[in-house]
Amino acid sequence: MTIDFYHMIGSPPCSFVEMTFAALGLESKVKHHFVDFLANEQFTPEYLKMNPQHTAPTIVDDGFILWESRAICKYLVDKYSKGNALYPVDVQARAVVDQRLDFDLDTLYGRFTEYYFTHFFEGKPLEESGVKKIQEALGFLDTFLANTKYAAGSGLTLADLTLLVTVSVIEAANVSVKEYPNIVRWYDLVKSTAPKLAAINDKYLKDFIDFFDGLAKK
Ligand SMILES: N[C@@H](CCC(=O)N[C@@H](CS)C(=O)NCC(=O)O)C(=O)O
Repeated sequence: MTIDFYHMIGSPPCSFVEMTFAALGLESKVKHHFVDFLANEQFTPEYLKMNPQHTAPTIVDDGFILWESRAICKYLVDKYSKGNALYPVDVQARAVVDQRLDFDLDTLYGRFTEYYFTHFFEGKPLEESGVKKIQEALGFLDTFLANTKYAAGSGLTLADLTLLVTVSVIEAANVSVKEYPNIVRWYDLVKSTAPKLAAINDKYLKDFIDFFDGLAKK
């Protein structure tokens, strides 16, 4: 059994999926396919046939094709480790994880991409108003974390993994998180709870930083 994993260099959502593979002990089943988006490899007819939205991460699991990192990670837990606390089966516990995942997609990471990626890929200026929106979202996360040890309750879940990725790229873009005491406490906690997963993210983060440093010098 092989899970084909289409990934891009330094990609935050690919980091989240790669961490989930490791958290579930699936590494030996994963076949990596590097997609060079600078060479437009996501626009080849073969790739578009598989994923018309031309994004990575995309997985193909025994013929089943799926993209969108959060959907992929939820699928992986349900398919390969049903009942795993990373994505709880209890309806309300799961709903809180889903809320945090959606908060990340739409608000925290969403605002970050609007600020950072539109600058590098669409030539828009790095606006102070964009930083303010990210800071507001960090404030929301800090408030959530005032009431829970981890992002969605008393234990590590998929929400912690995606939020770890997002907070790390926000810091890499020189938006400080030090002013948010609950985020600082949680960030250290997640890294010490899951050092192997944090190391995977560090590798992606290094590539992310190198990539954008390279673009900034152009
Ligand atoms: N919401 C998606 C975002 C996927 C995404 O935009 N990935 C980027 C790489 S980080 C990509 O594929 N860019 C190339 C393109 O859109 O053509 C997810 O979480 O998987």
